[in-house]
Amino acid sequence: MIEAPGDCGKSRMLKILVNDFFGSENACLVTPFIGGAAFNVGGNTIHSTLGISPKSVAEFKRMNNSLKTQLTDLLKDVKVFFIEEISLISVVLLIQASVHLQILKNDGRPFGDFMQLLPVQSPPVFGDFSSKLKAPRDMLVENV
Ligand SMILES: Nc1ncnc2c1ncn2[C@@H]1O[C@H](COP(=O)(O)OP(=O)(O)OP(=O)(O)O)[C@@H](O)[C@H]1O
Repeated sequence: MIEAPGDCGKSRMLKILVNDFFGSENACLVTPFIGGAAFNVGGNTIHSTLGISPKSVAEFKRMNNSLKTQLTDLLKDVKVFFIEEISLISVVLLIQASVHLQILKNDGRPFGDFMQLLPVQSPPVFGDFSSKLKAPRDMLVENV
């Protein structure tokens, strides 16, 4: 996670990491669904990159169309996935992104550190997975 106050150069550093360090075929830079943010970092939105729509993840898993094939192909060599403006990502979108990545990459492991071990007896920083969000968390186990 790249964490710093505004205007410190985080976006610039991300662009350098994607273009010069990992290479754009191995790294993917996405933004939340705000067009302006996508324009600023020269990335695509997380929705378009991962095919996230109001459809359920179960429906996405069943889908077998050219869009899904195209997304799978685009992500084929991607090893590093950067999300810009993480504060704008809801916990539900983070879980959707994780599940869609698992499907598109054909890899059952949850995406990113937020989906791993949770703090003991206190809520995690990005949403309370343990109580209110039990349903989205269950999606990970049941549908992938
Ligand atoms: N190494 C650098 N040298 C010169 N200018 C830089 C450098 N890094 C960033 N800048 C400039 O500083 C400004 C802020 O950079 P950037 O948008 O990357 O910051 P940020 O931390 O992502 O900001 P925010 O949190 O507000 O999105 C931009 O105008 C950028 O061009």
